[in-house]
Amino acid sequence: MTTFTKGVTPSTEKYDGSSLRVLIVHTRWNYEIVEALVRGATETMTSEYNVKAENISVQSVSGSYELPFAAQSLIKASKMGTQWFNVVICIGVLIKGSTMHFEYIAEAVSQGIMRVSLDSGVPIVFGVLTCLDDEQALERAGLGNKESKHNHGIDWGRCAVEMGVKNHK
Ligand SMILES: O=c1[nH]c(NC[C@H](O)[C@H](O)[C@H](O)CO)c([N+](=O)[O-])c(=O)[nH]1
Repeated sequence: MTTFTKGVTPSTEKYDGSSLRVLIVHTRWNYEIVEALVRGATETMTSEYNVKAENISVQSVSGSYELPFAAQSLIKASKMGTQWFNVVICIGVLIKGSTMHFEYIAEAVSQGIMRVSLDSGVPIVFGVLTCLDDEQALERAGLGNKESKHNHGIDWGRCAVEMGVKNHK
């Protein structure tokens, strides 16, 4: 059986993030999991790519459904000022319940984030976990009990620096 590297292979480029301005918008739903993802992204950007902590703005919203609007309004507000963002990371955790709520939110949020990114010209990293149970969410924030646990926030931080540097005008 052929084996392959599951998940993203980091770029070999040594991106310099020292002049990047990053916005992280995260939810307060499933907060302990979200907090671990935010930490993974932030620590990766500062330690691996020299992004300055003072250049990372962090804002929170109630739930994932609010992420696209918050990203849109914060990008718009920043463009009015001198400091606008090179890249945005939207972070949330959706966990399937016993109704269809999960499906509707997941679809709306992914479409909404893509639309805001293309309309604004600012890359937005899709950092919303869409999990079928608690264990899946914990694992993907590096908090589970399984060996396979991995904090996806790390991948999102790397992706943000790559997209931010490429978008840096
Ligand atoms: O971020 C989440 N929001 C959730 N719902 C709230 C939603 O995102 C909005 O905040 C709410 O509908 C108000 O607009 C979730 N669930 O319902 O399960 C969830 O798992 N994660």
